[in-house]
Amino acid sequence: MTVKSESRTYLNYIGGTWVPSHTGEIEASINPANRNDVVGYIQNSALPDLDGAVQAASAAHKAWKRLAGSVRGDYLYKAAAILEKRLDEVATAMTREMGKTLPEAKGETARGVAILRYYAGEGMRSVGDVIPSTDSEALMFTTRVPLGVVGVITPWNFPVAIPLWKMAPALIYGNTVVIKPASETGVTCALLMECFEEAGLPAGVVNMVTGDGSVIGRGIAEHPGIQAITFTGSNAVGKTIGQAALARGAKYQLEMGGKNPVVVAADADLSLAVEATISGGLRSTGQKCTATSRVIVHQDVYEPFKRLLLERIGELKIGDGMERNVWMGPCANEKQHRTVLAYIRKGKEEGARLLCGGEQPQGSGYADGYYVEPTVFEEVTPEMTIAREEIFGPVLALMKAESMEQALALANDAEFGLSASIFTTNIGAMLGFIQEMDAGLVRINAESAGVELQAPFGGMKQSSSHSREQGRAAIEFFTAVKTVFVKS
Ligand SMILES: NC(=O)C1=CN([C@@H]2O[C@H](COP(=O)(O)OP(=O)(O)OC[C@H]3O[C@@H](n4cnc5c(N)ncnc54)[C@H](O)[C@@H]3O)[C@@H](O)[C@H]2O)C=CC1
Ligand SMILES: O=C(O)CCC(=O)C(=O)O
Repeated sequence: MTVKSESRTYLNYIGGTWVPSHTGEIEASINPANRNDVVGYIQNSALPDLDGAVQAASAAHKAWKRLAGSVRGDYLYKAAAILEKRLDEVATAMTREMGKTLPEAKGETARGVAILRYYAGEGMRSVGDVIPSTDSEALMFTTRVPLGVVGVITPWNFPVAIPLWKMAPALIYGNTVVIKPASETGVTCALLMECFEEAGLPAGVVNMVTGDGSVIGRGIAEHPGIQAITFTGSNAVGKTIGQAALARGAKYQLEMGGKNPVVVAADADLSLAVEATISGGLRSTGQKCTATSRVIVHQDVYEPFKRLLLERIGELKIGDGMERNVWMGPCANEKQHRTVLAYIRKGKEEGARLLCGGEQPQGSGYADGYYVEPTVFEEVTPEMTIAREEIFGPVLALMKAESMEQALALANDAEFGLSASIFTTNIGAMLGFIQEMDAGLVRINAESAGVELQAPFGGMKQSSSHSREQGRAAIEFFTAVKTVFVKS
């Protein structure tokens, strides 16, 4: 049992200063690889703290939106350089707070740097069109204006990438921000705020308030001083945020769950499909909204695929993500650990056949962490809970298909529609999948997870509020279009 001694207390970041919560309460951010390791303490805030942050963001908005886009971009370039310099420190905090392996955390932090740079460049790109007017002497064009104060509510699974892919576009288009990160990763978010502070962003342009989702998150959804809310997290919470925002006429954007399928056709490159299933399903301990969850395999290659999959999974090393050679870390927190184990129990009770895993691994290195073995079920039928609900853990459900038509029907038989992939060498099967698959991300011969920051990201069906994040698509959410008609 190693317990780190330095446990810094992180304050809220409001109006350019670090301030304690009015409550005087703090809460520990725990390392899921070793629950005795306190990564840091964050503020357990109350509504007056949120009010202060919204006031600071409102006060800063007028001057921020008047800056040239290129000037706002310069601040983001500076923040990117600082984050890059502090990459190891931020990645280490991430691994200790939520358990993903250090190489994954470093990769995500580098992605955060790239996101900041991408949106910094947006400050120099066009924001509208000239539209021919029916009046030949008039000039008609569109421009875009910021929304005001944007509330950002983020989960723990991508503690750098998700906050940045929401905050960077919000900022570059002239909005100011109040962020409430998941408490599990409040320390990592505080480090991001330090990068913005060091970059010299004017006071109040970015603000962070940590605390309970049902208090601060809900407070953001209901706050009259917040004009738009962008959220990533569970379906249940997302829906309540959407309802609260709609009720008061605020703009909202929700990115929620997935139940992502991979289809393996009879002509697939099986070793490629196996590697992608493992990476897509088990990296980050399956805690990605894009994670592969259902594996639908053509009956002709089912047995060799299964054999290879189990063989490769048997080689994966589970442990503390800070340790070299560890491939998969723990679940991010106690609640998630309980949830995953409950889904595994449900799978067994409902008659799925457990092929491997299913337990907390045994041994002294695992006793204090929230570990779950990589788990594979077969004989999973579409009505079983593990085929329908998002598990957010290292659990794969194998389903056998007699034909590609049946495989596609199974793939589409879900209330979510975020990401889906197919492994095939047949161009007709690829095109059919692209056409027929109800998912916001369709991937051919590639794993279901993994998004590129310059491309639109979002889901169909229950996976999102039907908007798109990232890339140039972000401009649609973070700005309003103004149509201008000019006549001399
Ligand atoms: N789409 C995704 O990337 C994610 C999906 N999830 C799903 O959600 C499940 C539960 O994970 P949680 O951490 O409990 O997710 P969650 O949806 O409760 O938390 C996400 C964010 O919302 C905040 N929040 C919680 N209750 C709120 C409320 N009433 N109003 C406003 N904000 C609120 C949280 O504090 C956090 O910042 C996971 O098992 C997984 O299935 C979780 C995290 C990310
Ligand atoms: O797959 C990715 O890189 C992003 C996944 C994601 O957005 C999420 O899990 O919330």
